[in-house]
Amino acid sequence: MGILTKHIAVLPGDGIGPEVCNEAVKVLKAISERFGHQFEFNTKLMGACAIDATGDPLPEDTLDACFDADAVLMGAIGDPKYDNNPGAKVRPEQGLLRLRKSLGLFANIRPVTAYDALLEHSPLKRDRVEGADMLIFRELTGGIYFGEKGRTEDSAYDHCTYSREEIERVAHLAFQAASARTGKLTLVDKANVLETSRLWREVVQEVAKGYEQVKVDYLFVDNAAMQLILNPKQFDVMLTENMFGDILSDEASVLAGSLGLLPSASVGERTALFEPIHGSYPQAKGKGIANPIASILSAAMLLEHFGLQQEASVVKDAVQNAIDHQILTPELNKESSYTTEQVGSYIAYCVLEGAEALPHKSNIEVGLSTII
Ligand SMILES: NC(=O)C1=CN([C@@H]2O[C@H](COP(=O)(O)OP(=O)(O)OC[C@H]3O[C@@H](n4cnc5c(N)ncnc54)[C@H](O)[C@@H]3O)[C@@H](O)[C@H]2O)C=CC1
Ligand SMILES: CC(C)CC(=O)C(=O)O
Ligand SMILES: [Mg+2]
Repeated sequence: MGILTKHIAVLPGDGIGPEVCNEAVKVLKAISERFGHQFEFNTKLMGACAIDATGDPLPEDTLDACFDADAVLMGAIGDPKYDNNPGAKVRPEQGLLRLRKSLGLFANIRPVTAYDALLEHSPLKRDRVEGADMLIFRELTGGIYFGEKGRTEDSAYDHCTYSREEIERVAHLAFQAASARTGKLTLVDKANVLETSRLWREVVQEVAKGYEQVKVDYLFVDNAAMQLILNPKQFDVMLTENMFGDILSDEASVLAGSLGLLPSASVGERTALFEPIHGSYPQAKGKGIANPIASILSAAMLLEHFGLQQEASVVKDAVQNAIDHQILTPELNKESSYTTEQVGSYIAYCVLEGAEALPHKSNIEVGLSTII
């Protein structure tokens, strides 16, 4: 792959979103410095900050910038002033859902890796978790989050609907991923109760006929939630609908060590979007304690999307180096922790110099204070 010029729309959002997004941009700048690519960043408002500025959580100007970009890098959105006000007519989350729908981002891919160096502090038993590595395919533009909603004084409803086509398109992507991995796919649903889940099973059984090399398992979501903690190594590719995938992936982050470690890629019909799976963690805003790794690994997924496999590997190696040397935010290392900015700088320095440059203490200190 030669030198590339790419336009990236950046939506930092609310809470810790801008802090973690900043570190991901820092790492992308280190990649462009080392490999010569031109990344042009176009930063726009989305979420509560956009409501404050314009009244709209997804202003037209932001959506246009996303349509025009080669990729979108997002932080996180959400603010307690809306979470604690059930009657609010406009909400930050509406902006995110509208963005996903407008870009046709029907597949959200969330890789989960148990990091060996973090298992010492894990609340889970080492022998259960060691080596766990899975890919969650969450359907992202259908289901209960997008169905008709309604409210009377004393009742409320959220409709869950899925079409055959919505299931088929995400299922094909999940089966392709399973074919390229260990050849195992688990469909998670609630087909004993939900009509939508029965349609999911029917469609997935049909799609499976085209992928004879893939072994398919079916699990009810309540059981899957338990199996994820009890026996996570049984999973390779997990395919599921929108809300189940949202919930199970937060749960799966315990296998990795923190919600601040899990990245995601959302792909579909138009520009792809890359964001950590976590939210705006408002309690941490401005404290420098948010883990930027989920955001940085989302940037690595963005590089893969551009076909820059080597560059993505350099970022992942740099993250691995930070984890191995315990250059971590406080939720992962209470005794001796680093700030969001230091972790990002260290990883950016590893990207620039090569991960192997850093094991010596003096280099670590230079890395922690590198500003790109
Ligand atoms: N994609 C998005 O922008 C999302 C937005 N949200 C919004 O975020 C706001 C807060 O929601 P919560 O339920 O509190 O979820 P959250 O994901 O923001 O935080 C939950 C907990 O996870 C941990 N955590 C999250 N990110 C972390 C990081 N980078 N480093 C270290 N620890 C981290 C913290 O312990 C935190 O209390 C809400 O307004 C919600 O709607 C929630 C999820 C996704
Ligand atoms: C607004 C929510 C649907 C966001 C969320 O929790 C997620 O995408 O993980
Ligand atoms: Mg979520």
